[in-house]
Amino acid sequence: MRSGNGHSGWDAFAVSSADGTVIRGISRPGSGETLVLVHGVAMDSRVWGDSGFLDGLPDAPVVAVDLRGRGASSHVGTAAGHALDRYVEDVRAVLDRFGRERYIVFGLYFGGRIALQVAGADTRVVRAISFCAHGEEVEIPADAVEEEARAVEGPGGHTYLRDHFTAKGAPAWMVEACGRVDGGQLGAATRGLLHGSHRRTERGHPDQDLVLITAAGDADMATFHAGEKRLGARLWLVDSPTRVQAAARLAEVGHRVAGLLEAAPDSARAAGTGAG
Ligand SMILES: COC(=O)C[C@@H](NC(=O)[C@@H](NC(=O)[C@@H](/N=C1/NCC(=O)N2CC[C@@H](C)[C@H]2C(=O)N[C@@H](CCSC)C(=O)N[C@H]1C(C)(C)C)C(C)(C)C)[C@@H](C)c1ccccc1)c1nccs1
Repeated sequence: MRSGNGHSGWDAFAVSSADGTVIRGISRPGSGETLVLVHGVAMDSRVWGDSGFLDGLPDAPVVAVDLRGRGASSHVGTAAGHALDRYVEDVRAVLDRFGRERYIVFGLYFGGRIALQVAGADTRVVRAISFCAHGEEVEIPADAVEEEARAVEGPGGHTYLRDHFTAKGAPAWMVEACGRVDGGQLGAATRGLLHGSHRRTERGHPDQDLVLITAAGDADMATFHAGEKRLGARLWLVDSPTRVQAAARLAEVGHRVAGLLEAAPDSARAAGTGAG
């Protein structure tokens, strides 16, 4: 995804979110509907190339966002500044910047929850795909999250995350991504999960295609089935014992998403072929 001057065929962009935070990322032209990619908490926009997800989507126009506090985007020091509604504003500012009428938003882990929330708020999102995060209400234990925030923001924060994800069988690209996130931003983003991330997501438009993806062995499969029913979402399973280990299946998921785009009705495709 990056070579030579840092981007091979990719352009950097910067937009101001609703609260003035500068959101950056990279985009590449293509044909068909524009795919907007939203990473998880301890990640940045590099994960899409590193994970092999993009290998299956050589022709699609892609916009890969760095959420606030991650990648090249501006840092925000407060937990309130990392509320779910702020992330939704970040992504919608990016949708405004590229000016398409229709978008597909694909999110990874907490980024998937953000993708579902954006779909609920913005009818330009014709398809939202959430990798390993459902849209149901969750009980977020403030004490456990505060403890995790302390662990990730401290001097040993990167080691804590790397050791924990490695122990859970996460692939190298996901373990490495943790080391690229500023510790203070990891802490703020973790505490930010207490600002509205517990709420369930709602369908934004009857014609939206909502897709939930999780591991075939996910212990919490019932909640994903609940999402299928409540949201009228489709459920894709990847052959993995857990959500964390499912990260190793992203290349395969990229190919499957490509199939979804090819299957798009011609009218949709025609509507989607923007300048790229
Ligand atoms: C079962 O959990 C897993 O399957 C791992 C999986 N998590 C999740 O799917 C979701 N989360 C959780 O289920 C839980 N939430 C946590 N804390 C919030 C949280 O997620 N993080 C804070 C730090 C940040 C790195 C991120 C995280 O990754 N921490 C992991 C631990 C791995 S390293 C330390 C992590 O789950 N911890 C838990 C503790 C309670 C143990 C602290 C609750 C409380 C929401 C149920 C996550 C997508 C989400 C969903 C909805 C709202 C908020 C967040 C992964 N996500 C990314 C990669 S794998």
